[in-house]
Order: sequence, then C-alpha cells, then structure tokens
Amino acid sequence: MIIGVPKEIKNNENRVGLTPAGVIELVRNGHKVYVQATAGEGSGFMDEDYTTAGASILPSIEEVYGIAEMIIKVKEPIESEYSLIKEDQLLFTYFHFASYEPLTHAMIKQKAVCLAYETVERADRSLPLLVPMSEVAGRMSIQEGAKYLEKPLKGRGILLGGVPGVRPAKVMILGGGVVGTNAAKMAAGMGADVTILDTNLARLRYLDDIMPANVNTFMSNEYNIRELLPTHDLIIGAVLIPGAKAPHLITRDMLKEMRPGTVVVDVAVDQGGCIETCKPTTHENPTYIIDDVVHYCVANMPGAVPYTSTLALNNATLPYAIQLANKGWKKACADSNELKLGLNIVQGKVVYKGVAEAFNLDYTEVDSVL
Ligand SMILES: NC(=O)C1=CN([C@@H]2O[C@H](COP(=O)(O)OP(=O)(O)OC[C@H]3O[C@@H](n4cnc5c(N)ncnc54)[C@H](O)[C@@H]3O)[C@@H](O)[C@H]2O)C=CC1
Ligand SMILES: CC(=O)C(=O)O
Ligand SMILES: [Mg+2]
Repeated sequence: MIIGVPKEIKNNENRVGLTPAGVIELVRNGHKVYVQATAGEGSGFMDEDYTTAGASILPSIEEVYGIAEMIIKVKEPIESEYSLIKEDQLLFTYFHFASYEPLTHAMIKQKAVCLAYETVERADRSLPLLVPMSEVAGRMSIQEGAKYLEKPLKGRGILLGGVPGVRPAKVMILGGGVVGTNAAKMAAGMGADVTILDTNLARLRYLDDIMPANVNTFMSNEYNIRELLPTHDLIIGAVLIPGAKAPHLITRDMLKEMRPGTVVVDVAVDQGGCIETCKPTTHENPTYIIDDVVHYCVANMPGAVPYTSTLALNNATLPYAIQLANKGWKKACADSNELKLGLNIVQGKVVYKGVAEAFNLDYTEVDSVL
C-alpha cells in the first residue's frame, strides 16, 4: 500500500503520525511510505532519518495527499486540507467528529474512509489509541493548572502543594478514567488535596484502592459538584462518553460559585468540553477568563510535548497501521472488531452512532459498508 504522512498544520502541533521506526516496519511489510518534508522535525526526526528508514520525502502536502492510499497523521484535517482528501482514501488519525460539525460534513462530502483513533475500542471497552495521549494530557493538565494558578497568569496565587504550616490547593477532577487518573497521580505527588468524581462506582472503588491518602473519591452528580466548587482551586474536566459530545457538568451559572482565580483545565474540550463555557483554544493563546475563572481549553495538549507524545502515540498506532496496510481497511476491519469500531464515516456514510446523533444525520450500520 502507498502510505502518506503529512506535516501537521494545527496551531503548535509538533507531533507526527509516523516515526522512522514505524517506517522501517511498514517498509519491511512491503509498503511504500511518503513523508512530507520536515514533518518530523518538531518531534526530533529529520528528513534524513526517514530516508534512512526507507521512506521518500515529498516537498508539499498536496503531493502527499495526492499519492497516498492511506494517510497516517495525528490531528483531524484542518479546513485547508479538506479539498486534498480523495474519494476512498483511508485517513487514520484523531477526528473528534462530535465536537465539530463542519469537519463531519466535509468528510462526508470527500467520501473518504475515516478511521478515528479515539473510537478504536477493545472488548474490555478501553480505547487503545486514546490512552497514550490521555496519559500525556492528564499529566500535563496539572502542570498547566499549577502554572495558571500563579497570580501573574491571573490565577488565585496558590501553590498546589502548599508549604509546612499552609494548606495545599484543592484539585477537583471530573472523570476518573485515563486522563483523570493521570491527573490525580500528578496532583497527589505534588501534595495537593485531590477529589476525583465519576459516575462509575466500580471505578471509584478501584481508584480508592490504588490512590494515595490525599486523593478522595466522590460520586459525580450536580449536587456534589455544586458542593465542591466554592472551595476548589483547580478543576480538571476529564469525562468521556466515547464518540459522543461531552455532557456539560459545570454550567455557566455555576461559575459564580467559584472563587476569583479558580482555574479550569477542560481536557475534554476535544469532545466539546464538560464545562459549558469551554471553547477550544490553542497553545499560542491557551486561556481566557469568564466571571474571573481562568479557562484553559487546548484541544491538542500533547502537541506541546512532541518528544514524548509522538513516541507514545506510535507505540499504540503502529500495530493497527500495519494491519490496515497489509489487509486493506475492509478486511482489516472485518477481521478486527477493535478497528471496525474506529470507522466513523465511510464513503459518505456516517457509521458511528455518536456522530450521527450529535448532528441528527442518517446512521448506517457499519457492517453494511464492509
Ligand atoms: N485536550 C487534549 O489534548 C486531549 C483530550 N483528551 C480527551 O480527554 C477526555 C477523557 O479521556 P479519557 O480519560 O481517555 O477517557 P476515559 O474513557 O478513560 O475516562 C472517562 C471517564 O469519564 C467518566 N464519566 C462519564 N460521564 C461522567 C459524568 N457525568 N461525571 C463524571 N465522570 C463521568 C467515565 O465513567 C470514565 O471513567 C476525552 O474527551 C479525550 O478525548 C485526551 C487526550 C488529549
Ligand atoms: C486525543 C487528542 O485529541 C490529542 O492527542 O490531541
Ligand atoms: Mg484515599
């Protein structure tokens, strides 16, 4: 198969879809890989590293989309890429369709095969291609939150861990999945007083077992959220209903209940955000303030630490990319339920329920397109 790796063009997105190590594996399996010039630079991989691995370098993004049967990238296509996408071309990347209607319509129109990293799902309901980036974003959420709590950055001016004789900050984490667990570990390690909320009681039991003593669990419901808001300094949004729009657990009116300088880091922004006042921001301009509450809503947080993120992402995506290249998307998805669940839009048809429901579009059973 002919595989193309374009350079990411989202703001401050320094990750790349494929490493030279991945190129070696795909070439060994008989495939041809084309990488756009400088695509890997932000992650520390030079064009020579790719050619040594067996890839060919193409100077422009148009040539990469033009030649490839499968595109491997990181973030969803940006408006300027839409028209480059060809009918039947396989796109293996994050899409987060439910949070952005124009992207959904564009991919329907281009009649591409959109296999979304974030909905590839194992039998145990885990999301193997979201996990590594959720680990990164969860850990980063505390580092960013701690920074924006500083007074010059408009935060409350409180140190997460406190000091002897002064209480630590209080951190509230909405959603105790991968992002939430990684955020809790970091916040707890820094000495904060941490509360994780989730609707899944079994998950809360598990977290209670494994977390240190400065982490407590709490059932997620409106009453409990309202109770915590006036006393918490840093709030992390980390809920997920796979493939669907995130529920708004903190509504606009609740901002009044928070103290000035409270920081919210809504990691779930890529699925629409779990804080009603959340709108996507960029690494260049990561925060804005509403009702004295600092909002950090960067939709590609791992893009800022590409040395870690590109490797972590490739560790997870490569085995699936090899299956897709070796068998073609139809057979690979017919053989693997995990990959089949990654199909969101196929040749103009929406085959993922959460996406169809988000925008009231016709839904087609995925098996009928295989
Ligand atoms: N902004 C960014 O750069 C990144 C964003 N993400 C996003 O972070 C979000 C979370 O991802 P993961 O932790 O991997 O998901 P996950 O599936 O591991 O965890 C989600 C948790 O939310 C819980 N939940 C669902 N409804 C809830 C409610 N009403 N109240 C409290 N908890 C609730 C679930 O029970 C589950 O434990 C996703 O939207 C993901 O796409 C992930 C990586 C990077
Ligand atoms: C998961 C995601 O959206 C990201 O890593 O950018
Ligand atoms: Mg405990």
